[in-house]
Amino acid sequence: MEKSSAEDTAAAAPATDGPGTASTVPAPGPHPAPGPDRTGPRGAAAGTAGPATIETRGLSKRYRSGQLAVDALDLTVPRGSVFGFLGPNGSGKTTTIRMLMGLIEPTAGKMRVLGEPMPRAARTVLPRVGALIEGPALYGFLSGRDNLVRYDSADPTADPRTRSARVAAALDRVGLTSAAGKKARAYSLGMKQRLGLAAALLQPRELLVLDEPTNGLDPQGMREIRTLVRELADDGITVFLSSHLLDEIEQVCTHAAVMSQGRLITQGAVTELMAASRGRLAVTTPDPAEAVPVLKEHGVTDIVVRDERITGELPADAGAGAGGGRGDTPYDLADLNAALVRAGVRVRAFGTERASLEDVFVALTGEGFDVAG
Ligand SMILES: Nc1ncnc2c1ncn2[C@@H]1O[C@H](COP(=O)(O)OP(=O)(O)OP(=O)(O)O)[C@@H](O)[C@H]1O
Repeated sequence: MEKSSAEDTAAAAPATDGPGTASTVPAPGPHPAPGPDRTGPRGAAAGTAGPATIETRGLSKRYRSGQLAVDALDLTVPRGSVFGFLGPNGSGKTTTIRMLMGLIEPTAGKMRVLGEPMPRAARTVLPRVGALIEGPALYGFLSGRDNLVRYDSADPTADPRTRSARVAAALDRVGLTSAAGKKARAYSLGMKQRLGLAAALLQPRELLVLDEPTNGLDPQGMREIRTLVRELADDGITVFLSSHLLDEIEQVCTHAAVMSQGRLITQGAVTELMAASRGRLAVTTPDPAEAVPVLKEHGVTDIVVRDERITGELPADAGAGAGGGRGDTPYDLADLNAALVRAGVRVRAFGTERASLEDVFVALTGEGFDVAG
């Protein structure tokens, strides 16, 4: 990625920034003195009530090159959500994350993180936020444990007397206890990501910001990160993760926003986004010629016949019924099926094709989706 322009100089890379390309928990300036709230129970209870964890209004970024990377973004990340920030490469996700973390200045607009204005409140907000942006910065010649000790030592608010307990707890949290003594260079990519997460979790956090956390991981590594994200969310941490993988968003996120070319296309609960794209009707029958008029009579449109398989759009204003078998298809499919049978159509299979978030994305943007990587 070619994002290290002069505009990134505000990046306040932590003193711990090692040979990697990323920074973990980049808090500009000194941390505040530890308050009682930092040693208390982790975060707030999960739930989407109360003020949003992240809120932006008209947030925009134009790079000096003239590129408008983020265009008037109004984003609302509910507290307690696992929020997927979705969009193809170059759609402005990383730029948005960098603005939220105070790494680069917006050109216009406002943003609040944990209820506080950013970047003004960065010094009090960022210690409550764990971030993993573009992979963890690790020293390969140090063990996993010693990498964490290094991170912890660089935090002026971290009490050295409780360091080893904190490091052990973080290793345990990400399932790396038994591999803690191994050199980080011997870790798989997934283990390195988990170690990066452990570094972000050395202190109690209310928000975790993860930029493409599963990028480049094999399926097993992806599963591990997803499981971990779910566990963290169960603990009440709001997780904001960017991804260009639609599957990932469907599997792990409660809420999502879709970006395209710097603009927000849609945002909301994943179930609502999916409901916006209803499944197509799919009928398998050896009598397609007889079936098509019946389907038309029942308001099915955009009918496509391929051999014995017929698909079509169900009517938008169809009344609620019990036959659909899917909560998001309020159409009484049982009646339609019965009508086909009454008309002498032999039905082999009948149902709706499951709409995916990818269908939603394509429907919203008219774009394909880069699913490579
Ligand atoms: N430092 C920079 N200087 C100039 N243009 C940039 C810079 N960083 C990103 N861009 C451009 O801004 C646009 C948005 O990029 P951004 O990295 O935010 O997107 P993204 O959705 O995170 O994509 P990716 O998944 O590739 O990281 C792209 O056109 C990119 O080329």
